[in-house]
Amino acid sequence: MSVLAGNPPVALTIAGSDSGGGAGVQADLKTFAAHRAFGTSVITALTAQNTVGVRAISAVAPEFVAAQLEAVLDDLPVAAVKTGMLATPETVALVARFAPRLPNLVVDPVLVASSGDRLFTADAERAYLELLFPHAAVVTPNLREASVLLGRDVLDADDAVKAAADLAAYGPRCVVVKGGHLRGSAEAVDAVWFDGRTSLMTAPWIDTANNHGTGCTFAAATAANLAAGAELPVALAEAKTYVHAALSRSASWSLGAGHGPLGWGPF
Ligand SMILES: Nc1ncnc2c1ncn2[C@@H]1O[C@H](COP(=O)(O)OP(=O)(O)OP(=O)(O)O)[C@@H](O)[C@H]1O
Ligand SMILES: Cc1ncc(CO)c(N)n1
Repeated sequence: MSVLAGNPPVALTIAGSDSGGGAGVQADLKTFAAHRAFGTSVITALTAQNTVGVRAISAVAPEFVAAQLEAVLDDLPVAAVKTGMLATPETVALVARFAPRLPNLVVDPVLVASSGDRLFTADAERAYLELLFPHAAVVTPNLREASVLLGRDVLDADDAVKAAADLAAYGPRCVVVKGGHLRGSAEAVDAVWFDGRTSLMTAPWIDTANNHGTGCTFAAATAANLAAGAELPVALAEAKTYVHAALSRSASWSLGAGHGPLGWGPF
């Protein structure tokens, strides 16, 4: 690991900007800071977005994404990386080409915002499976993303467990199918595949509309924990606890007319 004595661990997010500050690069950097990691960022797209929805998207040219990656990686001792919104299959391919330089790679395959707005080129999702998943320490699709990637319904915890095992066939070391959109349960249940076994990771369900950016926060917290040297199962369990704490903290806030943000801390 490239953490030098006295220096904070360095984490990198490769993701889209959310002008509303609740998801994307903004959520990732706040999460890194709350974990005392030094956050760096490569921006793949701008979104004009708030708590209600996504109004417009402008993807960054892959050559400029590459220039940002070179600038960060040539200079800073990045110890873990999170990918969020990559916007186009060309950027997925580009990030895959950089994979040998991206340690502890957490791939959150962002395809659709919770508001329903598309954040990735339609019908190009196979780029994730074929190009990026083989390089990932962990991939973290939500139910809908798992369903799009596998081309079948992933609706409940049983489906999520099977989906995690099937997505593992594409080569990541670990798969988490996040069940944050599974309603009607007292628990927030995620299916985890690791080392050939599937298990469920649970936390008490928090009844709140302020859930914009839960997925980004979970993946960024996992990357921050890996950057600090945690083993993968511990990094995931602590990220799950952190998301629960961040959801609890903002549960009574009313920021924005839609799905408000999380309370990242400091706690
Ligand atoms: N209301 C909640 N209470 C407790 N945990 C939750 C809640 N909502 C989501 N989670 C947890 O947050 C993590 C992120 O899951 P989720 O399925 O919401 O991701 P996502 O859909 O990618 O998020 P986003 O809305 O940012 O796109 C998971 O561990 C999930 O179980
Ligand atoms: C920029 C961005 N990345 C990810 C998500 C998913 O929550 C979002 N809504 N916006």
